[in-house]
Amino acid sequence: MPILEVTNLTKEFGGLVANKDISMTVNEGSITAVIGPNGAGKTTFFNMVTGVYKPTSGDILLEGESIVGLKPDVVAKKGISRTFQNIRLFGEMSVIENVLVGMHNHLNTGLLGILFNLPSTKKEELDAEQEAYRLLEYFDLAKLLNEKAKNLSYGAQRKLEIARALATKPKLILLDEPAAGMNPKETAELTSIIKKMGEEFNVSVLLIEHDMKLVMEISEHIYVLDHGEKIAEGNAEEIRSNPKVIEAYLGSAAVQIGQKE
Ligand SMILES: Nc1ncnc2c1ncn2[C@@H]1O[C@H](COP(=O)(O)OP(=O)(O)OP(=O)(O)O)[C@@H](O)[C@H]1O
Repeated sequence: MPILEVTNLTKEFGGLVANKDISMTVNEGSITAVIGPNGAGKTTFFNMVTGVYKPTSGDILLEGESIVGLKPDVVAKKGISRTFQNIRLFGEMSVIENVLVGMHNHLNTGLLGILFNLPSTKKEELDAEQEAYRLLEYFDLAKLLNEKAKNLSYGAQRKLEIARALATKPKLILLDEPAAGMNPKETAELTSIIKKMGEEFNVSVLLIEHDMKLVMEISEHIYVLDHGEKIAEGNAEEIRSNPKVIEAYLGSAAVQIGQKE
């Protein structure tokens, strides 16, 4: 069953067509990738799915229900969470606080509960802390839980961003270039983290990534965008050998294919 179904999605900025007639499906429990050269329209696509941009036309269904026109916070509450190309952590807050902030989305505690320190608030806080700890353990960040986020290595910050996005208990998580700036060892670790994430946290994954080794290793289905249009889709083998994709993207020097190791 599809968790996400997008049909004929178009986004125009003045005269520029950033996405043209894009249709794609993300199956429940799957890892799906969106690849393509810089400026192809990948982030614009994510921004539409998360409610940041309203599509010019087309539909976006989450579990069969249209989410077009909903504000980003409503989309998040419905179960789509994301990370960004540029890291957006609270640098002065600790690692675990960053995750707890992510959880705030689905905690029931109101302001009164916090002000009067009600027992139900305490219980909820404790549960949240335990859950946050479990997330940090999964990402191998538990030993850094009291460290300020800004003091973490770049690779660890990227992992913390994903942990925070998972803290909202999403049905679908969108990762925008999760391996950007990581060294090969960090990328390899991240690859296996994402691969197992679906089962561990009951989440479907849609990712944008330029590291083709990562993409080909873990994606069940891959969509290729170029100049705002979908030029191909298929599994890793089909995409790797597609002449259109090689010409538009895979043949270019900008693509990382894992030769750094
Ligand atoms: N808010 C905006 N206003 C005007 N043009 C925009 C806006 N957002 C994106 N664009 C344009 O839409 C096109 C697609 O950009 P987008 O950022 O979606 O590409 P991308 O595939 O994510 O690229 P990259 O891999 O570099 O992140 C670009 O030409 C970009 O300049």
